[in-house]
Amino acid sequence: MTTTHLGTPPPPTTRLAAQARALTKTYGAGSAQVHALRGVDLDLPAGRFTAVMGPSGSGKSTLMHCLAGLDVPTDGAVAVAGQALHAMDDAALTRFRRDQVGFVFQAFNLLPTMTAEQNITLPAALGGRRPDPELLAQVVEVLGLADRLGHRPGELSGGQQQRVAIARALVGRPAIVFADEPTGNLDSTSSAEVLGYLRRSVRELGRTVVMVTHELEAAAYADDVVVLADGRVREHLVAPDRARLVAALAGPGATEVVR
Ligand SMILES: Nc1ncnc2c1ncn2[C@@H]1O[C@H](COP(=O)(O)OP(=O)(O)OP(=O)(O)O)[C@@H](O)[C@H]1O
Repeated sequence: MTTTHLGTPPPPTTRLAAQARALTKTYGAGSAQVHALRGVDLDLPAGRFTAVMGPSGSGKSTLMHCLAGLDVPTDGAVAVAGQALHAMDDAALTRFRRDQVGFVFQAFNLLPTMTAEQNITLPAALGGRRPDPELLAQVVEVLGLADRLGHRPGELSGGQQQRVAIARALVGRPAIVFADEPTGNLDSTSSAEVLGYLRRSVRELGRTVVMVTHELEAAAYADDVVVLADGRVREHLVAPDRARLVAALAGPGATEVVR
């Protein structure tokens, strides 16, 4: 793995949002065995927007699920916000996901009968808590949802629905937000808008966002890009420019340039 410093250097950070060491995930057994992750070492700094890219089957979703405590690694270690996941039993993992992790999926997963505001505050309500009103107001403002709070999902555009889902993920003040192809269901205008808001969440609210994406245009909104290939980290690019990212995705020895 190489680390490349291009473009604007990031501010120095000592805090890590997530860390993986020799992370291995093998599915199945015998001839049906699949090595989804083959020893991933990764440090994800807090307060940055990181995209995870790589070919289909390279292990992006598996990595995200292991970091989020949704899947259990076969071997190796994961720590999020300084907490070691392998030491947790099921109840502790459930609490960890509730308190430390926010999720944004390709399908917005909003409840159709609830208003935007009720959807945003639902996870807290289910946990018997009220979200911090100041944080709620700040998140709503940063995501441009102030005049949409009383609307139901059916009365919102796709981009607005995804912004509600992002607000829901942020309002619990998670240590890290995982976004799995968050613009996969959106047209290019709404995608640009949602990606811009995700970036604002990092810049203005100081959150940490990790986004799996296939799209170069989406990755361009991120600060850093982790490129996976065949279950390993091929490169962890810090603030790459487009040419560097394209070269990393094409891989060593590639003769064709990805456009
Ligand atoms: N539950 C599972 N059982 C068996 N094999 C699995 C399972 N989940 C993933 N795999 C395999 O592990 C490998 C990595 O899958 P993963 O979904 O992490 O890749 P990906 O990079 O996210 O792919 P894509 O871009 O197509 O979503 C693939 O070969 C996949 O078929």
